[in-house]
This record gives sequence, structure tokens and C-alpha cells, in this order.
Amino acid sequence: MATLDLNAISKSFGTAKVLHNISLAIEDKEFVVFVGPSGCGKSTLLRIIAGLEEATSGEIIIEGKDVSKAHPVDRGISMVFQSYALYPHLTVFENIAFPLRVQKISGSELNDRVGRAAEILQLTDKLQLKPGQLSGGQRQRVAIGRSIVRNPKVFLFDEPLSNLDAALRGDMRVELSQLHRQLDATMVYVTHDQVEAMTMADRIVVLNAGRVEQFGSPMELYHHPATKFVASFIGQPNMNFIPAEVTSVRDGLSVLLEGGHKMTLPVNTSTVHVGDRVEVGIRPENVALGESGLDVNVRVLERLGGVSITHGTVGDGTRFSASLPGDVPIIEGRNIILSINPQDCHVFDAQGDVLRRQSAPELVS
Ligand SMILES: Nc1ncnc2c1ncn2[C@@H]1O[C@H](COP(=O)(O)OP(=O)(O)OP(=O)(O)O)[C@@H](O)[C@H]1O
Repeated sequence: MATLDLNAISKSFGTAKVLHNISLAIEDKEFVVFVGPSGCGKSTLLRIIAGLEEATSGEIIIEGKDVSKAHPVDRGISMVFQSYALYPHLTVFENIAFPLRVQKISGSELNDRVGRAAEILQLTDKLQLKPGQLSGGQRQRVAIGRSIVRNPKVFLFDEPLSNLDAALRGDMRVELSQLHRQLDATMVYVTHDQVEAMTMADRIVVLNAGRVEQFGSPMELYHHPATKFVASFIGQPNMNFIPAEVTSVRDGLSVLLEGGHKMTLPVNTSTVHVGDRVEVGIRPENVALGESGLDVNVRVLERLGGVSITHGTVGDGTRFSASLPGDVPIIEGRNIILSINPQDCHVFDAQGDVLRRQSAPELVS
């Protein structure tokens, strides 16, 4: 298996620049997920790694070797597509064996490699069926089997679960995580689904408009988002953002939140001044019903059983959601007071960059 380094990758289609100077060092056996909204460039970046698209500038290094100009089949990578791309007239066995036949591998080696892939993917009793006789999840496993038999250095996945229904997607997430552990392989996975990114990745690359917003472990991104974009993309339900005015920068950052609540937050104040506008980010799960705190008008209450999600507003109508205990005694239309621990707040400047916490070490983004 292998390391994968991207050095200053840029890509333009005509005059449209879709990737800007992307550098990433992916470690051996790492499961890295590229996540971001539609059009941010994640598929293009994956296709450049695969050799299906050429970068305008920059280098792709696999296991220390520059493969930027190498043909896709010579890069030691294997890609699993969203559309499975199975041959309907061939059996599962022949679909999985296909890349080996192209490489003129036959006999017992072919049987062994297909057999091993089928075993890992629990397809052994399906080998004589045709793709049309399989469920969506089983078809996706056949597509993955076709990757496994090639013993690639790096596996690439382009939204492989997006054609599956929600329940099956959940199952396949677990299967893919197990597969990663079993194969001990370097994997790069593209999705727009932050839940897939959070649950499967060793590290996540958050892309926004062709740039890397942040590269870090799921919990780093959750606890220490570098930008408002990352903060709003990672975590369910989404983080709340309340406009605020800086009232003091002595002994922490004191702010007056829209709606009148005052707080002093333990963040680095070197780049903000009294009178500046900032936004305070608060996760729905970081609040509790209290005696003093944020005054929220509850518009809608969603009882999910174990938790209740309230959707409401503060101040002049800024939306605010809270995740509270299932049986919480709340009535729609009434106001509630939510207490907030200043340690749980994130503060973003006018550019959307986070003000680092005083206590937290600087994180490399
Ligand atoms: N062959 C192409 N020619 C011109 N523009 C392209 C081409 N391929 C992609 N683009 C543009 O590049 C940008 C990035 O596309 P890309 O498919 O990489 O985004 P994505 O993040 O994977 O989005 P999605 O989740 O919708 O697939 C988009 O603006 C897209 O229109």
C-alpha cells in the first residue's frame, strides 16, 4: 500500500479555474474523505488522481513516485464509481475477474484472487448470478470486488453509495469501514454527505469552491473548525450562528449577541476591536434549558424520542436550533432560556475565519 501526495494541484476548464493550488499529504493506509457541496471540485480532484483528467499544474506522487503523466492503468490505483459500471451479461464472477482477464491473468491465480475478493465482500454464493439478480448494495460490492482483485496501491471511491436508499447506505458505510480495516489500504473517498465523511474518515478534506478549507480528523473539524464554512458543514443538526458586536477585548472577548445576551468568550482577540461585528457559533447540542442565557422563541418542536429538536429564533429573527432531552417540557410559540458554556462557543470574524481559542493549541489546517 502507499502514500499519496498532491503537490500544488490546479485545474482550469477553459477560463474557469475549478481547483486552486491544492496540496495534501495522505498517509499510507489512511481513509481520507473529500467532502464539500456540489461543484466544489471534489470529483475533478479524484479524477486527476486517477489519471482520468489532467491537472493544469501540479504533481501527483504515489509511494514517492511522480505519476502525474502516467496512464491511469500504470498508476496503481483503482476507482469505484457511483454507477457501478457492471457488465449485465456477465456473471458476478466474470465481472470481478474482468480486470484480471485484461491483464491476461488466468487459471488458479485468477480463481484465487476472485475467490478472496468474493469472500471479503460476502459474495461467494452469488458468483454465478448476473448483476440484474442482485440488490443495489450487492452490485456495489461487485464493483468494489473488481477493484480489490487488482491489488491497487490506492483505492478511489466516487460517491459510491449515492444510488442506495438511506438504510442500505448506513449498512454499506459500516461495511466499507470494515473493508478498509481488512485490506489495510490507502483509500480516498468523495462524497457530499457529511455523515459519510464523519463516520468513515481517518481525516477529512473539506473543499469549498476549489480550495481546501480544512484537512483534519472528524473530531478536530467538529471541535476546532477553522472557518464558518467548515463549522456549518460538519455536525448535525447544523451549528447556529448569532450576529454579535464586540464590547471589550480585555480578559477574553466580550460580545453582545443579537437579542441582548452578553457573553465573555475565551478566544484570541488580537485581530478584533471594540465595535467589530462577529458571529458566535453554537452547536444545537451544546445548550441546556437554564435560568439565564439566550432567550429563544420556539417555533417548531420535533420530538425524535431520545432527543427533541427545537427550531426557533433569537433577537430579530436569527434562526436558532437546540437539541434537548426527549421529554423536555416545551410548548411551541413560547420562549425558553438556554444556558451556554462560553467554552463551547466558536467565534468567526467578518471573513468567516475562526478566532482561535486561548486554551487550544494552533491546529494545522
Ligand atoms: N469536463 C468539464 N468541463 C467543464 N467544466 C467542468 C468539467 N468537469 C467539471 N467541470 C466544472 O468544474 C467544477 C467542479 O466540478 P466537480 O464535478 O469536480 O464538482 P463536485 O464537487 O464533484 O460536484 P458534484 O458533487 O455535483 O459532483 C464545476 O463547476 C463543474 O461544472
